[in-house]
Amino acid sequence: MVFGVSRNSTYRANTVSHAALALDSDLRNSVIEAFSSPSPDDIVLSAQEQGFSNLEKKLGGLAMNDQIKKPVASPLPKSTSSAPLKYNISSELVQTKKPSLSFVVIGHVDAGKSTLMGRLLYDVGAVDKHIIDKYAKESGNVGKGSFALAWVMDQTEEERNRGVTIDIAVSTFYSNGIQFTIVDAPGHRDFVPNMIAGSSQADVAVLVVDSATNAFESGFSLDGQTKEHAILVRSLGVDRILVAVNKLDTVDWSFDRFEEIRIQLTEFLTKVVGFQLSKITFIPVSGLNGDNVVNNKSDVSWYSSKKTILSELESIAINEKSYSLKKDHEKDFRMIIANFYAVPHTSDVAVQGKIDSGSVQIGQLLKVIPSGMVTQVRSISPIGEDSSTNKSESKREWAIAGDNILLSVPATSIDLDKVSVGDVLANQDSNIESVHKFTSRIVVFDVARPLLPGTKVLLHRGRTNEPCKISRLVSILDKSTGTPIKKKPRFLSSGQTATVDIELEGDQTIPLDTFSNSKELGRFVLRKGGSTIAAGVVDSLISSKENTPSTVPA
Ligand SMILES: Nc1nc2c(ncn2[C@@H]2O[C@H](COP(=O)(O)OP(=O)(O)OP(=O)(O)O)[C@@H](O)[C@H]2O)c(=O)[nH]1
Repeated sequence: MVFGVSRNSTYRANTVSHAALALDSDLRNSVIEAFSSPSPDDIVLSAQEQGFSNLEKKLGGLAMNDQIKKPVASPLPKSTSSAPLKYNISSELVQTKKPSLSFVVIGHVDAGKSTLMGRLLYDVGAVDKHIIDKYAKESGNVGKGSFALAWVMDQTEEERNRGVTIDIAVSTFYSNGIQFTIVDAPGHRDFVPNMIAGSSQADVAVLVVDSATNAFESGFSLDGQTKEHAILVRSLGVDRILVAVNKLDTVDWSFDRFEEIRIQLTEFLTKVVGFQLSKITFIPVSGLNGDNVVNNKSDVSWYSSKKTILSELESIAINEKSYSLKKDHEKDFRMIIANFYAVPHTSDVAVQGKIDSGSVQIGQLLKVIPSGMVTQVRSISPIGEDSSTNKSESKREWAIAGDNILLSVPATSIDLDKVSVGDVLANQDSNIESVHKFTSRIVVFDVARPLLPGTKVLLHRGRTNEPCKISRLVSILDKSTGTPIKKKPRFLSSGQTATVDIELEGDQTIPLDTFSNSKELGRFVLRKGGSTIAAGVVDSLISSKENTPSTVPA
C-alpha cells in the first residue's frame, strides 16, 4: 500500500541558483544576521552539490543535464511518424484511472510544515516506526529532538543542521486507493523561487499557520511568508486551499484562538487573494502530536466536523479532482520541462515534468518548443514513487494532465544543446510560440518603491526564471471591471492592476501562450530583490519579427 518516500532533488539546479541571485544587499544583510556562517548562498550551493551527488547515487550514476555526453541528433525515421496511437485515453480513464492528488505545503518559516508532513507519512504507514525512532535519536543527539518528524522531509545535512527546508521535497503515499503526491516547499523567504516551482505541480495547497501566541501574527505580517505564499499559489493556478491551524497544543486547543485565525485568514484569502469561500477548509491540528492529521482528536468538543487533513484530501481527490480531470485530459498535450538527463547504458533521454494539459502515450510524437525538434515517447514512469516497492506501477502506457512523470525518448531525436528547463513538450502539430516580448495584465503586490518603465525583474513560471524588464506601462485598469482608467501611467504602485509590456533580456525567448488559451503557459509571477512584486497573466504575444501583437487582447 505504501510506495515509500523519495526526494526529488532534480529541481535544485534551476531554482536555488536564482534564489541566490535574487538577494539584494539589504536582504543579504538581514540573512547574514539571521544565520551564522555559512551564508545562505553557501547553504544553497552546498545543498545543490549534495543534491546532485545524492541524486546521482540514487539514480545509479545518471548524469545531470549539464554533464551528459551529447548524443548525435538525427530526425526520427519517417515510418514512425504515421504510427497510430494505441489507446483511447477517455475510455481508458473511465476503466482504469485511480484518483490522485498532488498538494503543495506552504507557510511561514517554522510553521511546522515538514513536521506535519512527516506525521502524515508516519500515520498512514509510509514511514516505519524504527525510522522515526532513529531520527528522534539522531536529532536528539544534535539538540534538535523536536525535528524528528521534520527530518522525514528535510533530508539533507544542511536542512537538518539549520532546521530549515531549502529544497522542494516530493513524496508519494497511498491511502484508500488514492495516490497522493506531497510537495513540501521551503518557508524561508530566500527560497520562495523553490516554492513557486513546487506550486506549479500542485492541485491543492495546504497552508500551515502557527497558532502559538504571536507566531501567527509574525507569519501574517508584511515580512511573513503566509500572505506571500497564499497569493503566489493562487497566482500559479491553485484554487483549492486547506488551512492547517497548527500547534494548537501550545494554546491549549483554544477555540477562541482558532476562530481568531480562521476569521482573519478567511477575509484575506477571499477578499485579497481571490479564493472562493467554498474552496477553503480550516482544520485545527497539532502536527507534532498527530492530532487531526490522520487520526481525529476526539476530546475537542468545539470541533464537531471531525475532518482531518487526510480525510479532507481524500474527499477533494474523490469529489472535486475527478471532475477537473475529465476536462483537462481532452485538451492539447502540454508539459513544461522540469528537467532532463541521459539514461546511462541506454540510448534514451529522460524528460521530467508535470503534464499541464492533455494526455500522452507510448509511441506518441511530440515537439520540443522552441527548438521544434520532434521526438517519440518510448516509456512513461510516474515520479515520486519508489519502483523497488511497487514494480507494477513503475511504468505506464499512458499518462494524463496532473501526472508527474518521466518520459524517455530516443537520444538521437534530441539535440540536448537545444533543450532547456522551461521548454515545452507539446503535440507534434502544436503552434505554441516562444516569444521575446508580450503584453500582460499584472497585479502589483506590496512594493517599497513604485514600478517604473524599465524596471528589471525576474519572471518566474514553474521552474523557469528569466531576467526581463517591464518595458512599457500601457494603462492602469479598474480592478473590478478591468477597463483602462489611466493610459501611459508614469509609474505603478502597490495594489494597482495594470496592462504592461514585458521584454526578456538580450535576445532570450520563452514559450508562452495567452491566459485565455492556457492557464499553465499564460500565467507568471515577477520577483525583484528577493520579494514577489507582481503576478500576471499573458494577454497577447508580441512576435519578435513583426513586433506587433499576434493576438488581440481581450
Ligand atoms: N508544539 C508544537 N510544535 C511543533 C508542531 N509542529 C511543529 N512544531 C515544531 O516547530 C518547529 C519547526 O517545525 P518544522 O516542521 O521544521 O517547520 P517548517 O515549517 O517545516 O520549517 P521550514 O521548512 O524551515 O519553513 C520544530 O521545532 C517542530 O518540532 C506542533 O504541532 N506543536
